[in-house]
Amino acid sequence: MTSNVTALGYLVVRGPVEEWRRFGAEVLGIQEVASDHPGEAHFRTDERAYRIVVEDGPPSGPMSLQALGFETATEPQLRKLVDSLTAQGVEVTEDTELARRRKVRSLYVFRDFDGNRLEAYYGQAADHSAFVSPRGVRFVTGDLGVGHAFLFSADAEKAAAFYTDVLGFRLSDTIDLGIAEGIFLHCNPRHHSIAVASIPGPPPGLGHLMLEVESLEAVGRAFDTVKARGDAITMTLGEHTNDLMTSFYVNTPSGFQVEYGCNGRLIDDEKWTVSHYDAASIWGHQFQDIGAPPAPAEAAHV
Ligand SMILES: Cc1ccc(O)c(O)c1CC[C@@H]1C(=O)CC[C@]2(C)C(=O)CC[C@@H]12
Ligand SMILES: [Fe+2]
Repeated sequence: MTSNVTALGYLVVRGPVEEWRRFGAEVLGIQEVASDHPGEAHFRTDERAYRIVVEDGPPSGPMSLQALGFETATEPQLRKLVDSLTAQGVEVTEDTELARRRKVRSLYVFRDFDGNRLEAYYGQAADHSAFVSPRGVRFVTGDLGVGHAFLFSADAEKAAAFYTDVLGFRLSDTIDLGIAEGIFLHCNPRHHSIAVASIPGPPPGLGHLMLEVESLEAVGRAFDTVKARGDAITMTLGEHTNDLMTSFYVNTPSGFQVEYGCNGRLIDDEKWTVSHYDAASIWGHQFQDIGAPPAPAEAAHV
């Protein structure tokens, strides 16, 4: 089965923009660019006009997620996706005003099983000016998209079924995480663009965003910066069993985490077989309890 969605193209989150400016530049090495909208910070990780949008507001943990942007290849592909969503009973709305604001040619809004707001689009603006990382790092993006999103779900099986049956994602593998089962899904060679798990405690929403950089050196330097700044590390350096990514997890000003990693493996659908793993990591990734994320009361999860 071919997927109509080709990549997780962008994320829109809510958080304190001033803190994000420093965090983005100093820790992540993402480049802030001018935004046409006051109270909205735009960050680049490659040639695209933006990959991460931060809407100014209080941190609200997993509820900080405002939208996941899913890319389709062409206008006909986008139409095909919208037709199949409609045929499957998903309510889809075109938003031409938002398309302008998101700098895409055409955009449709719908929701996943947990109510996360999804935006399917084609034709995101690319910027002719060079991407310049304030940390001098290079991100692994291109056809693989911005990275991956790990979603907390009220029912991981049903959440995963939405992404596979409705959006055409393929199962990469599953992991027994002890507290829950993690389900990992791909829509391009990146091992997973979406992962879901029914972790007891947090409300549905964004657990973490993974950003992949080109070298272990870049991961190590970011780790040192996090230590020096005193940001909360939620998982120490380690290597995952399934995607072989070497990474650490740092808390963001929004209360969800960024997984900052390198060396992720790629999937060739012709040769891939699904595995079930008995642990999250080969080594490291020691969990650090930083307490519950901020209460969702203030969240703008509409
Ligand atoms: C297991 C795993 C494989 C690949 C990944 O990219 C990935 O983020 C994970 C999840 C890591 C992590 C975990 O295993 C324990 C439960 C955790 C801490 C969460 O609650 C979110 C991330 C989860
Ligand atoms: Fe991850």
